[in-house]
Amino acid sequence: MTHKIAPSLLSADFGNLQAAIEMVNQSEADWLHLDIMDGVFVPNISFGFPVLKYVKEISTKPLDVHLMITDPIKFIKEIKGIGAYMMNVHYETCVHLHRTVEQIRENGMKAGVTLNPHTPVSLLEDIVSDVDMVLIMSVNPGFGGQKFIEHSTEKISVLKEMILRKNANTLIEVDGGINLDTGKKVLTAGADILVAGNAIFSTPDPMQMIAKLKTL
Ligand SMILES: O=C(CO)[C@H](O)[C@H](O)COP(=O)(O)O
Repeated sequence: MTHKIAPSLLSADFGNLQAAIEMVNQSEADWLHLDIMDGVFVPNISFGFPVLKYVKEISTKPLDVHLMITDPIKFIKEIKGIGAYMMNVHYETCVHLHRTVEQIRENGMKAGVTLNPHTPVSLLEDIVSDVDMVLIMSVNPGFGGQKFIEHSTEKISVLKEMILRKNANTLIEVDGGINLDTGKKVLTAGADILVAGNAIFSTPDPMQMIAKLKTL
């Protein structure tokens, strides 16, 4: 399988979201990544359901929604309502992770579990086969434009080994500080999907950067 690219809208010009979404539509990107923050689980607030609804109306790409919020189980219906393809919840926010994953899938979405940089992959032993994707955060969540945490590549290798050992189909997504250099490293370690914000939206030619990331 060739890897997928998911541009993160967090780094786009919020004054012209339509242009950013249309650029992604026309690009070789596979998914559009959307970061929802609550100012509690992470020290920032991004955007909420009215914006997500607008994004869905314009985007032709599957929506990969990353919930950096406490109690994400409360919002499964709303995330389904905006037509999300993938709903990612944080391991650190779910007391009943298995129940949350089941409910996401029962609502017709793919289920992703996200790990903060300090959370070990070994904690996923009893859930990895039941989720569609694991999202490895390679920065502390909350802000775009941060430096890639090098230890993340080791985590990806350990996770890949676990997935293969269990004969599971779980995908590995990586988010935070991804550019042409770090993207190559994480793909070599076993990643399937690269999320990139700054590397795409802060270059003069974002579409060309998506194409370059796609051919890594
Ligand atoms: O989840 C996120 C922040 O919490 C973003 O998706 C991530 O930071 C992408 O931005 P960049 O590629 O600039 O690091």
